[in-house]
Amino acid sequence: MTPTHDQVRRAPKVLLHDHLDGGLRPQTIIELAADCGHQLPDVGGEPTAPLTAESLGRWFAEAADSGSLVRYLETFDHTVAVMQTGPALTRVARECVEDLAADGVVYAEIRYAPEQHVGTGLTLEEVVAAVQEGFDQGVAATDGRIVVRQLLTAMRHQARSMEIAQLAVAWRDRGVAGFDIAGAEAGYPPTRHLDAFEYLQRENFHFTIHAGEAFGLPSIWQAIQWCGADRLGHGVRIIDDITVHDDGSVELGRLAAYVRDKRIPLEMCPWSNVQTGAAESIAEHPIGLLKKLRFRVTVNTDNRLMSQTSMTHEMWSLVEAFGYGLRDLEWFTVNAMKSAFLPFDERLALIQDHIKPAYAALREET
Ligand SMILES: O=c1[nH]cnc2c1ncn2[C@H]1C[C@H](O)[C@@H](CO)O1
Ligand SMILES: [Zn+2]
Repeated sequence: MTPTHDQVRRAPKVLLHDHLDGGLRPQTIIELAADCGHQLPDVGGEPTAPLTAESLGRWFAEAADSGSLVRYLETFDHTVAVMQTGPALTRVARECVEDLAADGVVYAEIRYAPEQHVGTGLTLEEVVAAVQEGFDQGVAATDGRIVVRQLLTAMRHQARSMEIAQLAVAWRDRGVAGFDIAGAEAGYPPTRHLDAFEYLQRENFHFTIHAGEAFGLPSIWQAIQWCGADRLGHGVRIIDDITVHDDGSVELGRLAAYVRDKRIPLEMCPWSNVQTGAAESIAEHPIGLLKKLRFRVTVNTDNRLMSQTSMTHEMWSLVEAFGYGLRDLEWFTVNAMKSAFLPFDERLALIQDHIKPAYAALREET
């Protein structure tokens, strides 16, 4: 049975891949830009027309809708610019939690790059503390309906990954659950940050790597086999190692087989991939085949502002494109919860006590 849009919204959802600086409310950007004197982009229209949350939101979506990861990433200049003080970071983090809880998200790992928020003198420590303060406020405001953890990202074209990895480990018992690298993929392979990944492995810490989004199999191979990534950010290009024959039979190459055999989670972000050109459309997105082949697929938002999306919108788009039912959405959700950087007993409790009973109750409605 096809769920209704309202059921998808009420269904518990788990989000592993969402950027803090890609999810601001447009109105908040306008207010924070006024506070810090940041010049927002010319969004077009009448020269004298005031900038509105709606026109700014549209500008982000259109500018990001470029077919190129590099151009997509340029839009972050305007969000990062208004996130340079403790109060601004706390506000953005609090609103992020409120928005996710309202969307039915019960567990979220939110990532951002601390090194991008030290432009007006904050220390890396102060950045992480300000974000954690916002997350704590957001969780309290939603009566604990959501559990949230930070992932600290290092920018792959910069050279601060070891420092950020050490920062993440220092905060491991205070709200930081993992580490990541992000930014333009072509020209910046994961092995550029091998020392940071080796350090994290020695610390028994968790990390994911953006790989196989704008660049193909060599990036995925390095992320897993050289760097030891626990999960893949996107990983959508693993499809290049899968052959579908005319008779419908499917052949996995050695890397694709390894990813599936080892149950390596794929943090798929369908709408983001359509915007950056990694997929033609939702209906043609490799998630359909990868799910059929039982890869460990999860569904994510990446950047809610740039893609004008939410977990409900991503899930609903998959329902429309592939005819998924509540059991499929539950499968994605349990996959994500199993893949979270949270201790095993806490993951299990969320699955058994929360996610499964809620999906069973939703199925009863139909
Ligand atoms: O999808 C993405 N691929 C690579 N890098 C990304 C993506 N979305 C956001 N980023 C970058 C831009 C942000 O400023 C940074 C930290 O969140 O991560
Ligand atoms: Zn991302």
